[in-house]
Amino acid sequence: MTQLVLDNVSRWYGNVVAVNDVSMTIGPGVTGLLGPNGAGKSTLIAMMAGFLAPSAGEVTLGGAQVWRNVGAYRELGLVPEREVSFAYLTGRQFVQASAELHKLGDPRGATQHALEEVDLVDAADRAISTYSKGMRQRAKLAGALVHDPGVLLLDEPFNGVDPRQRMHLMALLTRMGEEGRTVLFSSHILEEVEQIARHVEVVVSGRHAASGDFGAIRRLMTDRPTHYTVRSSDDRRLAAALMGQRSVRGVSLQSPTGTSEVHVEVTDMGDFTRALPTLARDAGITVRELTPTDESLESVFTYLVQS
Ligand SMILES: Nc1ncnc2c1ncn2[C@@H]1O[C@H](COP(=O)(O)OP(=O)(O)OP(=O)(O)O)[C@@H](O)[C@H]1O
Repeated sequence: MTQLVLDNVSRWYGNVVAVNDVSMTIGPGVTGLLGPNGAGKSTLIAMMAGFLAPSAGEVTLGGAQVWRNVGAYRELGLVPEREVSFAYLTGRQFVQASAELHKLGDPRGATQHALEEVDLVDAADRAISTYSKGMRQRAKLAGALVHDPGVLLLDEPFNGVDPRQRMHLMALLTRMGEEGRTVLFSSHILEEVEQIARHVEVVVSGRHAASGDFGAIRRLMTDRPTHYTVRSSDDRRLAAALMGQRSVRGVSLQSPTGTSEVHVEVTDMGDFTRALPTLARDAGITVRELTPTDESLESVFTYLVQS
């Protein structure tokens, strides 16, 4: 009942194709839906949650179509990206409204339980307008969890959340996954996904670009030409030594701000980052800084869709 299946799903808005023929299966545990802004993540999540009808294809949960299926809504919890619009309510009132909409037998008890789950009991009787971003996310999560759904969908849950709250939220999602729920969250940040997702689905420009465990996705993203900037105690000698490396395609000495640095183009990131410390040590050079210069997710995605 907790397996979401997307079967050749597309969604267009007028002549904008937001999601283009996507098929994927999301099962128990934590899945990261990774993609740059505008990739179609929110549209996909809205279709998975039964809030939006696919223009073509279908989304099923446990074999039953999600769209306009009240039974499926009882199994699904959605944490949307937008803020809760009734910020004058207290956290408790907001969560209880959700419990009542679900017509739960004991809405007060379920509300208390959900607030405990997200660790928001202490602030539960304050207006949401006084909450931090992380607390608002937890209030939304409690609202989505109150009916104890088997599937939890979260749209960019870590956006704007401070590091401590982010860790808290990550631990919470990990626990939900370990409890056997199907947890899917979207993100455009690789490191976020890496930390908690057991499985990753990548979407780019509305298309399904890759799927697999994080190692596989990471390899797909790292086995590509990459550029680094290196600063060291002897850049000229380091540049000469780097030229002898198998994984190095090009080296240039630059001095953009008066201080020198080496720009390196490598064909295999893993090989290069393993080789560099040994090479520098053998040459008696101290590496002071190593910075990837095209690590932005946009460049990774561009590479993925081209390949
Ligand atoms: N209601 C709408 N009407 C018209 N176009 C839309 C609508 N909703 C989304 N789009 C377009 O569909 C594409 C996918 O948008 P979507 O919000 O699903 O992407 P996303 O990956 O969630 O992006 P972001 O991270 O920026 O929210 C974009 O080109 C967007 O402009």
